[in-house]
Amino acid sequence: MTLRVAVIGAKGRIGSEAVKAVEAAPDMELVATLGRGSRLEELTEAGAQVAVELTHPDSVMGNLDYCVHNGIHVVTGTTGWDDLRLSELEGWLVPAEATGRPPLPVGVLIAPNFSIGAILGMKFSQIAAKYFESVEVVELHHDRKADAPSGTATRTAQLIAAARAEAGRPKQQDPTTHSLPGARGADVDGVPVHAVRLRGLLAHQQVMFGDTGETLTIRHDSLHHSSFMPGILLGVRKVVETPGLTFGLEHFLDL
Ligand SMILES: NC(=O)C1=CN([C@@H]2O[C@H](COP(=O)(O)OP(=O)(O)OC[C@H]3O[C@@H](n4cnc5c(N)ncnc54)[C@H](O)[C@@H]3O)[C@@H](O)[C@H]2O)C=CC1
Ligand SMILES: O=C(O)C1=N[C@H](C(=O)O)C[C@H](O)C1
Repeated sequence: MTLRVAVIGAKGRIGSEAVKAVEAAPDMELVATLGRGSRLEELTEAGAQVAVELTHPDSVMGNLDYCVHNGIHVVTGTTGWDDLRLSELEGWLVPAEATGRPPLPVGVLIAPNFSIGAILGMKFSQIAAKYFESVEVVELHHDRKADAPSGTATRTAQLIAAARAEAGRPKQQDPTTHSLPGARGADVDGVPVHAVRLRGLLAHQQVMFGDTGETLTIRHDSLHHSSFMPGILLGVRKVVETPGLTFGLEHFLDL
């Protein structure tokens, strides 16, 4: 069966690459490309089954609202997710029992990162987390990125913090008593996350673990937006058969 796919954010850095990937996929047809100012009704008019949403943290909720309520599955890599947004989205996907309506049979995949290397880096960090006293995350991105820290770094830090807590490790202590604001990075569930923005970079992350007499660094580099395309195409193929919210492409991989 050929999947009818639309791309929202089609002129952006990753969106324009996604347009090419969908066009080249033998089992997909690109039926619509939307940019800022486009009407969301173009999705339904084109008969899109899946929308690949790659826009901006300020735009993603409106786009998902339209798709979910019009029966269009979504694969989104847009950043800016927090508990409030996730619970609002889940409320759309599974309406409260009081409404008497059945859950919408729509699938939504939110992928903090589509690249297999980045997903493995997160998994390896999750495994390492309980064995080391100290951990810091450094993410490095291009100089046009709107959000900091990155969605990937935030997710990585959350996974590390959860793994430490599960192993009974207390939150790590920060001995700093004198510092400039921001010098120790953002605190994500007790894990310091540092964000570098530099022209020439694309998307990079290193997770640094340390304990007595040793360190372990888990580093990943996305050198081109093509690194995200196999993950996006896999997400499109899987989301149509996975109703509800899936957070993280790892759930569609045999990890
Ligand atoms: N999950 C992943 O693997 C990846 C996620 N991203 C994320 O994807 C998002 C986009 O990143 P970039 O392509 O670098 O940004 P970009 O700024 O190059 O592209 C975003 C595009 O979306 C358009 N746009 C904004 N609001 C819109 C709306 N309401 N409707 C339609 N189009 C709209 C903009 O005009 C722009 O063309 C960011 O949140 C970024 O962090 C980026 C790369 C990989
Ligand atoms: O903006 C980007 O470029 C990227 N955004 C995602 C993030 O914030 O984690 C994924 C990847 O790092 C590229």
